[in-house]
Amino acid sequence: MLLTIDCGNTNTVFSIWDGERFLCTLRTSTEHQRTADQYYVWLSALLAHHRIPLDINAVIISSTVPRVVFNLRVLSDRYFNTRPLVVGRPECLLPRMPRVDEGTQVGPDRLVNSAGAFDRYGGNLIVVDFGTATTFDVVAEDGAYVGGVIAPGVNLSLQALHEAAAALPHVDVTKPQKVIGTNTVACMQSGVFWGYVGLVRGICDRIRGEYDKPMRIISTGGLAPLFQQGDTLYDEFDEFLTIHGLRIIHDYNKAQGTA
Ligand SMILES: Nc1ncnc2c1ncn2[C@@H]1O[C@H](COP(=O)(O)OP(=O)(O)O)[C@@H](O)[C@H]1O
Ligand SMILES: CC(C)(COP(=O)(O)O)[C@@H](O)C(=O)NCCC(=O)O
Ligand SMILES: [K+]
Repeated sequence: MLLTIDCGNTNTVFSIWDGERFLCTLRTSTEHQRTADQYYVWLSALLAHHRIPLDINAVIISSTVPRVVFNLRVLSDRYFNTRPLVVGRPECLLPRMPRVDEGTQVGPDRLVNSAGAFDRYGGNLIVVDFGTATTFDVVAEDGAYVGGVIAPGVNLSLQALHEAAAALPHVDVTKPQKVIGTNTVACMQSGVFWGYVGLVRGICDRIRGEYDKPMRIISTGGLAPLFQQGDTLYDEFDEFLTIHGLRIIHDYNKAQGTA
């Protein structure tokens, strides 16, 4: 079975692919201090709970946090006796190479999202991923990542307001009843919710204006459906886009003899 690991700046998602489907998806916070042994204890307990055998013979990792890769490599070597594929490393091939400025280290999550989205939806896409940062990835007709946009994430924006202004509390994002807030929390929620609806719509419109063909918009990330309630922002929401992309890249490397 294949273990896919998608490590973001906030959370790390482990999924198990049995050759036909993903059997489970497990989430833990991203902490670079966590050791291979700690990962293994956590993973084996949860797999036992889900009655999934631990016979992993392949591992693929995408990490936006370079420091965590070391311990995930040790996990893979020590407990599964396999060398992991690490997206973004030269030995991990991509179905399409990104076309960006020389020397740019594209976030591996964006390369993975592009590969997953191209496989599912074809080319000429905007992929919007609501993570720690909100990223917009442009996927060309041939499936290559050709650039995009990085915006501050939703929770990061709320946290920044709280940290920078003494009188502003910590609040969670939600769709407010009205635009005009009549208390502090409602005002903050309105600013972030409607501000974000405008941000997503505005950026997608401008990308479409710069791109020479019609594009579809695919969204992913737990917060994506919330913003669709404010306006029709995307054509599809795909919760499993990143793990699908990891599997596609793994299969590609297997076919090429590099995995
Ligand atoms: N379904 C959800 N509802 C509310 N908040 C969510 C949901 N999913 C993720 N988040 C929050 O969104 C932020 C980004 O999470 P995540 O997508 O895991 O980021 P990353 O991939 O960068 O680690 C985090 O603060 C997380 O707690
Ligand atoms: C933009 C990101 C921080 C998003 O990461 P995430 O929100 O998934 O943790 C990540 O893709 C990254 O570190 N990118 C490197 C720069 C780039 O993609 O051009
Ligand atoms: K992510």
